[in-house]
Amino acid sequence: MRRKLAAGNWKMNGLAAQLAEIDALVAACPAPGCDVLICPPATLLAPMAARAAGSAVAVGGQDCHRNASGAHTGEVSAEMLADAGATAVILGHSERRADHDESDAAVAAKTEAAWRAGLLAIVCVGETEAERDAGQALNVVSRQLAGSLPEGCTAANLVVAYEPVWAIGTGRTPSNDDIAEMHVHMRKELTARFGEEAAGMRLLYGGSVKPGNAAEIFGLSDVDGGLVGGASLKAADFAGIVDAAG
Ligand SMILES: O=C(CO)COP(=O)(O)O
Repeated sequence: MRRKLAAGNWKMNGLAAQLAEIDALVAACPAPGCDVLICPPATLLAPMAARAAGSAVAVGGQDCHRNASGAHTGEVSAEMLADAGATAVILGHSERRADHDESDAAVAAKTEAAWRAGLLAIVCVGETEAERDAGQALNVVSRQLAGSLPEGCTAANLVVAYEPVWAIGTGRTPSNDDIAEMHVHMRKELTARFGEEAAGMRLLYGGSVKPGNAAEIFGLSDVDGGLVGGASLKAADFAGIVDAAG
């Protein structure tokens, strides 16, 4: 039985004042029925981890460099994330693939870096609207999985997040049938490559998840929780999503 995961991605949002939301989330989720993770901007990682210490809320990064240290101005390594209290890191988000030209190979290298630092890697995949309209959604995701996942993926070190690019921040979501079809497809692809281990891997859906649609989406075949953007910024909203996953 896979334990569901409710993961929040704050993206480039959050100043110190918003740490109060973590106190509220910790208070609202004393014994959640799923794993709970918030990925704040790097500047808030250490103070957020300190506030969440001893609670059911874990914290994670939103990206990491492939190297552990060195002359890479402006970058943050997986080791630094772990040192700041992170236990997980989001990798290959479509915003990074688009804004920073991250290739599948770059995401695979970052995944190995995350493991080197002992972090859970949450690897994102998902098609654009043009690709879905062209009937290519399953193929695109297959290609991204093949290129972005290194050898050695296990249920303990990998989570895959399916985030259709056109559903992110738009209020639009695929149909339930389309979400289930993609998740079943991903499980099949992962099983072909990683064998029995794939049965335990968590597959998240992301893109306009809200308290009002979370329970329905999390109930679909092979959906093991969500990766949530906008609705993770307010503890009251995210607590509703945690409840839906639990
Ligand atoms: O990109 C996302 C999470 O990584 C989804 O964002 P929204 O939940 O704001 O659509």
